[in-house]
Amino acid sequence: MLRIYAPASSANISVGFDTLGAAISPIDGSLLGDVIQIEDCATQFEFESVGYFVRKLPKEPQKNIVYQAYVLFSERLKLRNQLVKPLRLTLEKNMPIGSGLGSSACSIVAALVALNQFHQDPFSDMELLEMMGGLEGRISGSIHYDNVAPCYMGGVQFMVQSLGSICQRLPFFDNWYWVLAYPGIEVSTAEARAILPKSYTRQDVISHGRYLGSFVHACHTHQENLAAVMMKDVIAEPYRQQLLPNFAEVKQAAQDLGALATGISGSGPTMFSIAPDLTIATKVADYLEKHYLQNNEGFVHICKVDNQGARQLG
Ligand SMILES: Nc1ncnc2c1ncn2[C@@H]1O[C@H](COP(=O)(O)OP(=O)(O)O)[C@@H](O)[C@H]1O
Ligand SMILES: N[C@@H](CCOP(=O)(O)O)C(=O)O
Repeated sequence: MLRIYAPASSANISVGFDTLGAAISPIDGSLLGDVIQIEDCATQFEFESVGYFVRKLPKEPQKNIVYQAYVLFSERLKLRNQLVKPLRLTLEKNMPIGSGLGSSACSIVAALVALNQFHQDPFSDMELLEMMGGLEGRISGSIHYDNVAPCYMGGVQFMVQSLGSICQRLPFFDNWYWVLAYPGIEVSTAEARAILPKSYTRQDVISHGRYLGSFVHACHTHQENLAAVMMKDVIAEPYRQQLLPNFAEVKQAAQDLGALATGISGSGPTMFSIAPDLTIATKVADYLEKHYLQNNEGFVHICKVDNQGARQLG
């Protein structure tokens, strides 16, 4: 029996729509992510979902992305003249759905990593990642790797999607604290993508290029102030902020408390704020707890980048 954990992720990081994402873990050691348990089974396939957020998932097992991951994995294995072993999958659904924390990615990544390990790793990292992106695309309407890549590989990943690599790890600032605030309401990624403009002005395209290029340069040259200043979003935030409760006001307050940068995590409604030290992170977390959460399903976590990504639990 194997238990695989896949961590939450924060996609876009303001400046890299669909091209940047970070795996995230709370500093208190708690697990913010989904777990898949895989074990031998007397029948060919059994699937069960448990955990707090299971009630928000589709009732039909076939609509669960973990079930679909199993079907895709079996088809790909068959193409290699191998058969999937009889197995039982249990999804522990700990991540809220439509949260901007890569909930679907957590399930997809944990499922495919578990299936691959259970069959002695027939697929390479990039083959698995390509399957993960395809499954994510079924949910959000278009393939984007900025949740599955960091969730699987850990760290901050940049989607190069060239020369046989889907993503490459970006050097980052390990001293930064990420304050993540999930308000407890749901925003569908597909809908948050559908409201974005079909085209952008030349000025927006130039600004986006400057921000993203400078940010990546700053990461490589260890200039954290430059990186933070460049975390600006002209692609999604101006259009999506209407989906988040009092976003502009809360963002300003976080900046006033000393946050280096604040933005929408993925497609929202989770917000992230980057703090240079634990004192500021704690102040920002307290503020967001009081002013951003909408109900008792909401939460705030002080996190750091999770450099490990998906992993086997004890
Ligand atoms: N195991 C799963 N985990 C999360 N979402 C799932 C899963 N299986 C199916 N879904 C469906 O996928 C969609 C996920 O929505 P989305 O807005 O992309 O969430 P997130 O941004 O948190 O990944 C929902 O419609 C949900 O019902
Ligand atoms: N780049 C995507 C990321 C969606 O992340 P999620 O955590 O909200 O699924 C987008 O911004 O649409």
